[in-house]
Amino acid sequence: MEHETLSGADIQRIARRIDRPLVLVGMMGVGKTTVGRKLASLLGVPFIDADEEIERAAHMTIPEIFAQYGEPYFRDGERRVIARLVDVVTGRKVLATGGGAFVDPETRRIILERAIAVWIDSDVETLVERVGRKDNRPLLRNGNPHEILTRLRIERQPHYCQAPIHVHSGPHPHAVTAHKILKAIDEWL
Ligand SMILES: Nc1ncnc2c1ncn2[C@@H]1O[C@H](COP(=O)(O)OP(=O)(O)O)[C@@H](O)[C@H]1O
Ligand SMILES: O=C(O)C1=C[C@@H](OP(=O)(O)O)[C@@H](O)[C@H](O)C1
Ligand SMILES: [Mg+2]
Repeated sequence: MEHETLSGADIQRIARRIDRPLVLVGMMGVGKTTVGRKLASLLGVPFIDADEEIERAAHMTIPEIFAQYGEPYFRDGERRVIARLVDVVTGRKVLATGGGAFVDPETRRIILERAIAVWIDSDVETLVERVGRKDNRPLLRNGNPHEILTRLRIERQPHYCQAPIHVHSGPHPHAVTAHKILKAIDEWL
């Protein structure tokens, strides 16, 4: 069955085999933050959201960082924060990145070297519906979200597809995507 739920014993078995951080990459609104939190709780490991860490380090929200300093400054901070978070010494955890993080060559290199990257993808209609729930994404403020997401998804696809694990997030609850990720990791390991 495609959406079969894993048993607790299966999840524990998979958890024991994971020895590196799991890093979720993919478009904004696809559900990296929501699915990542669920995945971490299933695995019993810490969850970290890179965007939250950037906001904490800067004492500013992401829209404020973009408005005051611009995107290149945000990307510099994002690169530093992710390099610190994807640290082998601190081991098992789930890290949700912001949608642009994996596009940066240095950030991508660090993630591919030290972590297990999981690309979550959806169709653009689903992304538009999900980003519509919050107005905290500066890249969507100056234009039509459908057009912007369509363009970014095409531009970013060649980078995202370098992640070794790909999971499609369709119109099912976020817990289903978390279980799909665990099954994909189990097959890949
Ligand atoms: N199946 C689903 N998987 C993930 N998120 C979903 C799902 N269905 C609805 N959502 C909603 O879509 C939004 C996804 O946003 P978020 O997790 O912040 O994505 P990202 O971190 O990738 O930008 C949240 O408001 C979440 O509640
Ligand atoms: O795609 C992007 O470039 C961005 C995605 C956002 O994170 P989410 O993917 O969690 O929405 C956040 O990092 C910032 O607004 C930029
Ligand atoms: Mg997020």
